[in-house]
Amino acid sequence: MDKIVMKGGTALHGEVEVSGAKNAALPILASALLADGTNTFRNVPDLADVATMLEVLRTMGCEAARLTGKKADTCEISIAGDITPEAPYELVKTMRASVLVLGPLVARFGRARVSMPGGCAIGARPIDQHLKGLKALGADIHLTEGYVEARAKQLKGGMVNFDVITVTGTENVMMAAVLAKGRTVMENCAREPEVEELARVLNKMGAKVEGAGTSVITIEGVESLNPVDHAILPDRIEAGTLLVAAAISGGNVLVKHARPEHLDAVMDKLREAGCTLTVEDGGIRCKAPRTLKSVNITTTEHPGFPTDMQAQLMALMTVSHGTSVISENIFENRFMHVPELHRLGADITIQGHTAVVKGVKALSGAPVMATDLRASASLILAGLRADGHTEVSRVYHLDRGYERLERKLRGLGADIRRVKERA
Ligand SMILES: CC(=O)N[C@H]1[C@@H](OP(=O)(O)OP(=O)(O)OC[C@H]2O[C@@H](n3ccc(=O)[nH]c3=O)[C@H](O)[C@@H]2O)O[C@H](CO)[C@@H](O)[C@@H]1O
Ligand SMILES: C=C(OP(=O)(O)O)C(=O)O
Repeated sequence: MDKIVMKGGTALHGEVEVSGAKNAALPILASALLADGTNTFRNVPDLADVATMLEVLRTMGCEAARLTGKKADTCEISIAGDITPEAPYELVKTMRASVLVLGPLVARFGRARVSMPGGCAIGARPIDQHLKGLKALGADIHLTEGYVEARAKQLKGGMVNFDVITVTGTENVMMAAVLAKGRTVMENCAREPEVEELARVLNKMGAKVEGAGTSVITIEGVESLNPVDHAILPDRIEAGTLLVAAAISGGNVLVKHARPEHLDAVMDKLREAGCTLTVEDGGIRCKAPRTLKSVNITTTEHPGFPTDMQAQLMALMTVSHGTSVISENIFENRFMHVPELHRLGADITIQGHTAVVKGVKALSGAPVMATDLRASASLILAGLRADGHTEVSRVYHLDRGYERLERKLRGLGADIRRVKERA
């Protein structure tokens, strides 16, 4: 097992590039099941979760591989022969997003058997809304032995009104509806840029999806789809994490490929905290102030402040002047980083789904443990600022969603490296 070993105190300077978005790549790779022929996806981040999705597709009988050399950012996926429309527990348990194959499988092959994902460190994470949507399109759904079994000879367009706004739920039902007979209207949809990006890919394949990026998506089903060549959009959460790295270290960094239109809520909070943010050619620059100010944060669905940036902003608030109130409204257990931030000297009190962070003068390096993906980013950010050495273990969480983060930070001057931990 690897760990990250770092020494805080260096202000980061320079330029860094954002990779492709994990949360766009995962549904888009699953969408390859909808078309025959070879799908080519570029700017696909090299992440453990992407490797898992490729493995899920291979297990079902697809050819799915990352190219090498200069094309190492490219994945090619094609359906080679018969498909076994099943996603096994062994893979789904390592990555919840594997459930994204459910919609495409039932739409294209008339049946799917996918392990129920269950919860994870950040919360319960049910998929009832995915199933409600598929049922509205005529799928027969059964839960047996920990698996969802879905069947439909031919899905039919229908009316889906989500009770809860769900990102992967919207994506799953959208991928089913593109091959359903007739018109589907989905209401109360997630408006995240990754949903819009998936719709862009589906439309390139020949689907008729309108309204993605708003809360109502309308889909006219088509008989078949064609393979595509598509470059995945940049990762707004990685971009946000790098902007916070500049801010917390007292630095000045240009985050290249960061898209301001996807980062409004995060940029607003960083400005409120005193950072100077400028949109430059092809990216966003963050210049830290002399003294950071505390700001309050409430996570909500896009375009609100993203839950996937809550842990990182909390790290920033631990060293900001004043008191910050952070409310987590999406996941019930997304404060796992708090006890670890305490180990670095942070002053944080949790009251239900709210954390009250009192800024301290200094953090002090310590061994800490990553508990989930964004928690690990938060600990690394705190480690950039902490006096002395910080060691972050269980970085397999980090590797799910960040492409070589320690290398990117080292390129900006951070004293950080990855070492092999003895088993
Ligand atoms: C691979 C991917 O894109 N993951 C993102 C996606 O996760 P994911 O799509 O799993 O998260 P959801 O948007 O579905 O969850 C939002 C809320 O809805 C609830 N819910 C969800 C589905 C359902 O059927 N029933 C239900 O009650 C959840 O418990 C949660 O409280 O969106 C989250 C919220 O922006 C992000 O943190 C994740 O990074
Ligand atoms: C929670 C996340 O991912 P997932 O939905 O795959 O667990 C995340 O990207 O922060």
